[in-house]
Amino acid sequence: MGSVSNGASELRCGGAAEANSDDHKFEKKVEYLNSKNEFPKLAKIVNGEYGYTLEDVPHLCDYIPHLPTYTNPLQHNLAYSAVRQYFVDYDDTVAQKIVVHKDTPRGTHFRRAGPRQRVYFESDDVRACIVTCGGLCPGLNTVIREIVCGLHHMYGVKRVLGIDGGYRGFYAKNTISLTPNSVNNIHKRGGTILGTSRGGHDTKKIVDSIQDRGINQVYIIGGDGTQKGAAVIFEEIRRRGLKVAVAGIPKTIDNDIPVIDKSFGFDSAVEEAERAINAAHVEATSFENGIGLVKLMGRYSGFIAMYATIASRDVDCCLIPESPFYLEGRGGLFEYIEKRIKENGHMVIVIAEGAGQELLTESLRSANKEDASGNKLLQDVGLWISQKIKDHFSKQRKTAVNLKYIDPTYMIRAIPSNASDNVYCTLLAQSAVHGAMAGYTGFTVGPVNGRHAYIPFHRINERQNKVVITDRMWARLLSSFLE
Ligand SMILES: Nc1ncnc2c1ncn2[C@@H]1O[C@H](COP(=O)(O)OP(=O)(O)OP(=O)(O)O)[C@@H](O)[C@H]1O
Ligand SMILES: O=P(O)(O)OC[C@H]1O[C@](O)(CO)[C@@H](O)[C@@H]1O
Ligand SMILES: [Mg+2]
Repeated sequence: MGSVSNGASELRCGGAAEANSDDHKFEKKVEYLNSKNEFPKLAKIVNGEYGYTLEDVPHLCDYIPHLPTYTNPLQHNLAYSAVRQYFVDYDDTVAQKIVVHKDTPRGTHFRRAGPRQRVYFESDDVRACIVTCGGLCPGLNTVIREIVCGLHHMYGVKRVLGIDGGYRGFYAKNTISLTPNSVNNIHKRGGTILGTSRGGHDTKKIVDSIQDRGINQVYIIGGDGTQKGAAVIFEEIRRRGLKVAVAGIPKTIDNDIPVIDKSFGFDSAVEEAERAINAAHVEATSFENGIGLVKLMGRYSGFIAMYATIASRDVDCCLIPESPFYLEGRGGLFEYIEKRIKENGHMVIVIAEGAGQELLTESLRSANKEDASGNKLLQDVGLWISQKIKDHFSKQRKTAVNLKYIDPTYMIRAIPSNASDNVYCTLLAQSAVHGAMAGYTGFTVGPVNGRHAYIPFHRINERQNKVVITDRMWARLLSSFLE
């Protein structure tokens, strides 16, 4: 069996109970980075042949030795019995980079998500909880539903608690009992039945509450801030030596979580954004020199604006935070609008809420205000730019424009998830449940090149996913304006 070394002591390796010496085709070397003596942040790196690296996730038996294991109850589940290879092999990993050359190293891998032969919890002993934090996103209720149903139907877990209103609900509110019956229809509704909030992350109080309530599986659904919060909760749980699995399910319509292919609810949000763009197009084409302007969400990342623009084919200009722009002079926005109006008689502009903020703050001299979670509060770029365009063209007197501003920002995130997001949410929830039951902890679950994987928190939290304007996707968008 493999061993984990933190420089000070030898501990059993996570998932070791199902591994035997033949299981490892690669050289096995597990290290803790940041290896100070006092509970360093876990980074389990396994190096293999030909430049293979596994960035593994923590396991309960990394810090609690000699944990008993149990047969996975799924072994006796009729629905899954026909699946030829239902259980995930201990060595299965998912490659981060899928395009490779003959001589390139095999690169970074993550542990494959899915059910294991042996589990670290007995069904009757599990007391799980679910919390949703941050902004709304289509699919939150589907994930809640599928965690409750997955635990119940696959693992026979009966006790699942909902935490009311985000992180602060752990210590400031009563819990909500969740059963397959109570969550049966919630995937058809937008929002989160548990409520959500920003701010209120008090690690000590949260972990005290987890300990006091006897909770041993914590499912945390939320965006980048939430996953950072989940990482500190995990660290504190590990410091206290508790047998509590912490699983993160990434949520954000902004699609700004790195490593994973995309976040749930993003497709649904783009679809809804399309409806606003259609309306803007209808308005723009119905009036002389019509301009339809749509503001979409995306604080630091312009993914919704970019995908909705590419999908629509009616958009002439897409402004996102990653691509700075200016208004006046050669190559400026006003010049482009004049040209487009002259050529087509109308135009549609999509702007992400985080675009051009540097222009705005300068002109409005706003203070750097933050929300309860420490996110920068943005000025309304949509209203600002509408006024600027109107002022410019009325001053100029050559072209009178008819501008219609549509702000569907909250509408696109408050809808229920579409069919494909519902399926995606189901897979995410089930992967999280399988991981926690198998004793993995301190992980976020998500698809990497189409395969669900367990990703260590630090990889999710080290950066934000942004539109790369030197990539092909942005070029596709630009080329659509030339058609
Ligand atoms: N660095 C951090 N450490 C601990 N907790 C954090 C941290 N950042 C944010 N949180 C907590 O996570 C929760 C959600 O954070 P935030 O409001 O930023 O939303 P989010 O999860 O990023 O979702 P989204 O941005 O998609 O709406 C809040 O309760 C906040 O207190
Ligand atoms: O108004 P709220 O609830 O703080 O949420 C606004 C933010 O939430 C998000 O939808 C998700 O982070 C952002 O796009 C947006 O800036
Ligand atoms: Mg965020």
